[in-house]
Amino acid sequence: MKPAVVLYKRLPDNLRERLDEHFDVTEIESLSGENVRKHAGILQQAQGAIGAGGKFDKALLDAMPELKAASTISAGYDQFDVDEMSARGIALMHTPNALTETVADLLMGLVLATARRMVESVDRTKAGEWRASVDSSWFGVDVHHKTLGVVGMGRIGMALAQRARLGFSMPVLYNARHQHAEAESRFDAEYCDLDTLLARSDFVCIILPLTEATHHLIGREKLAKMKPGAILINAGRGPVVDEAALIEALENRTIRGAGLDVYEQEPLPVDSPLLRLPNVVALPHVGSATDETRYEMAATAVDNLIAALTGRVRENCVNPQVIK
Ligand SMILES: NC(=O)C1=CN([C@@H]2O[C@H](COP(=O)(O)OP(=O)(O)OC[C@H]3O[C@@H](n4cnc5c(N)ncnc54)[C@H](OP(=O)(O)O)[C@@H]3O)[C@@H](O)[C@H]2O)C=CC1
Ligand SMILES: O=CC(=O)O
Repeated sequence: MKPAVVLYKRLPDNLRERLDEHFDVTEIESLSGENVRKHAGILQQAQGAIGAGGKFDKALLDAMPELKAASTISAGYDQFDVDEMSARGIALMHTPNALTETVADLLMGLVLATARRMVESVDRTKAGEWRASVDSSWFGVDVHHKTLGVVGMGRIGMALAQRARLGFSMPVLYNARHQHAEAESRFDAEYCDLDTLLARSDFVCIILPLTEATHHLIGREKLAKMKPGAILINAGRGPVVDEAALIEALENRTIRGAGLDVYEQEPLPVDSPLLRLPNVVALPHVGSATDETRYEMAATAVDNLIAALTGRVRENCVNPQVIK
């Protein structure tokens, strides 16, 4: 008998077929509370789970007593209680390498769009405001040769540093838990404590995971350390930045602007002040959202689940200690 697997996100047909070859798959729409109650019998039997967006807390794990592996179609895994999963011997698989370059492209895009006020300019052009050659009310600021501070020099941070240093001749500062010799030798990146990075950067790009240590890492006090006229970019996780403090800094113009892909609450409520601030470029969490990368992530997640449930894990496991 094939292992029972719950699929909670629609897959391209060929990947669904690959999953079906190995498992007895039941697809459900999502892991919302309502769906968890509705599909209790299916979850009770499932040995594997694959999808994106579910919150794997103790309550859900209790509802899935046979679970041996979960495969998330994402790099981040803050929605999983990893300690609890490890204690129960459940492997957690993720898709970090599939999206690195694509997310770095988007980060660089947010730097450019925010500095050059692209969204505002498009809006004004569409509103018929371009009636003569533009005056200084349309001007942005340069990106090339400005200082970029990367907070989180992991896979994506490195790919961003490459773009900034080699493509835009930007001096790169960085902060992480450890120093990264490769970033220093390839991109002349300079390790700084966070306060120094904030004080010296023209662009502060946050690409951190959400953990207890990073929650609200950037609050009122840290925002006050940024250069006047600097721009904050966040594509890591929303709660790394205290959003109320960010809104205050943007309204008071103590920083020039923000480029955001992630928020404390997602989807971002339509009445969020962030959506009415002209100096904010607000994207709907699309860091990895290209045809190629979303396919690659889904394919990787399918392979990850097959590897985890057949005992052949070689990579992409968050808690490899549970693999026997
Ligand atoms: N917007 C989007 O669509 C996407 C967002 N993401 C988010 O980006 C995050 C990063 O991805 P990725 O680069 O692949 O992850 P990595 O694990 O490769 O890198 C994480 C980096 O964060 C650093 N870090 C972790 N905790 C701290 C801390 N407390 N203080 C300072 N630095 C810290 C690490 O430091 P060190 O190197 O010293 O260990 C590392 O440099 C993901 O966890 C996810 O949340 C990912 C993909 C898409
Ligand atoms: O935010 C997206 C991810 O893959 O993590």
